[in-house]
Amino acid sequence: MAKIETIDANLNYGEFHALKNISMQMEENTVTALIGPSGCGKSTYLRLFNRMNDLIDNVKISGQVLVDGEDIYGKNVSVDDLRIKVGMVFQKPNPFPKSIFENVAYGLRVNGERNKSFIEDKVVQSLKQSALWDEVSDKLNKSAFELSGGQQQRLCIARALAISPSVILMDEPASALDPLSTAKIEDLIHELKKQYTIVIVTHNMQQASRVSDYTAFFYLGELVEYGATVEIFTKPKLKHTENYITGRFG
Ligand SMILES: Nc1ncnc2c1ncn2[C@@H]1O[C@H](COP(=O)(O)OP(=O)(O)OP(=O)(O)O)[C@@H](O)[C@H]1O
Repeated sequence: MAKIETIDANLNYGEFHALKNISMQMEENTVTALIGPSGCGKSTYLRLFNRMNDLIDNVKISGQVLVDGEDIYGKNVSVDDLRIKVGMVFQKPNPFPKSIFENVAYGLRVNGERNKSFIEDKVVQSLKQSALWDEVSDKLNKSAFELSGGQQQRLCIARALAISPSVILMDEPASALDPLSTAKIEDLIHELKKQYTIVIVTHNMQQASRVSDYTAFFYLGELVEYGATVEIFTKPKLKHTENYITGRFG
C-alpha cells in the first residue's frame, strides 16, 4: 500500500482551479520532490496532505487523499491526529519565541505529555536526529532566536520530529539558507528518509536531483510527469519536462 495517495484530487480557490485531477502514489521511506514553475500548485498539493488548505476561505476539494490507506478528508478524521502523523517544515525557519528546549518540547506539551523524563529524552533524540544536538547541547535554555538561520531550520525539523510523525512535508526548506546550511538540510533529508516519508517542494533542480527518489513535475495545476528522479532528470518522457528541468522556462 502507498504511504500517500491522491486519486483525482482537485482543488479550487473560489473560481480558480488550482489542482486538476491529480492522481499520484508515494511509497513509504522515499523522498518525493514536487517541481514546477511558480504558481503551478506545488504548495497547494503539499498542503492537501495535512489539510492546511482547510484554513483558507473558499477552498473546495474533491477526489481522495489517502494516508496509510485512510481518506484524510473523511468524516471521522481528527485533523489534530492527522497533523501529528503528518508534520510540516516551512520555507522560512519559524521557531517560537521560546528556548531551544521548549521549541522542541512544544508539540509534546500541547498534546498533553506531562512526563518530564519522556519529554527530555524526546527533545534530545529529536535534536540528534535533526543533526543539531552537537551545536546546542550546552545552551538548551537559550532563546531559539540566538541560533543562525540554518540552525533554526534544523530546530524546526526537530520540533516536527518530536511528536513522532511518519510523514514530513517540506515546503522549500532550504530556500532561505546559505549553501552550507542547505547542504546540511539535504544530508539530513537523506538520513530522515530511513524512518520517514518525505515530500519536498523545491525550486532548485539540483536539490531535487540530489535529495529525491521520485520527482513530480507540475504545470498550471496539472501533474505533467511523475517518475523516478533519475529518469525524470536523464530521460524525461515529455519535451515539456525536459524544457523545464534544463531551465528553458520557469
Ligand atoms: N489562498 C489562496 N487564495 C487564492 N489563490 C491562491 C491561494 N493560494 C494559492 N493560490 C493560487 O493557486 C495557484 C497555486 O499556488 P501554489 O502556492 O500552490 O503554487 P506553487 O507552485 O507552490 O508556487 P510557488 O513556487 O511560487 O510557491 C497560484 O496561481 C496561486 O496564486
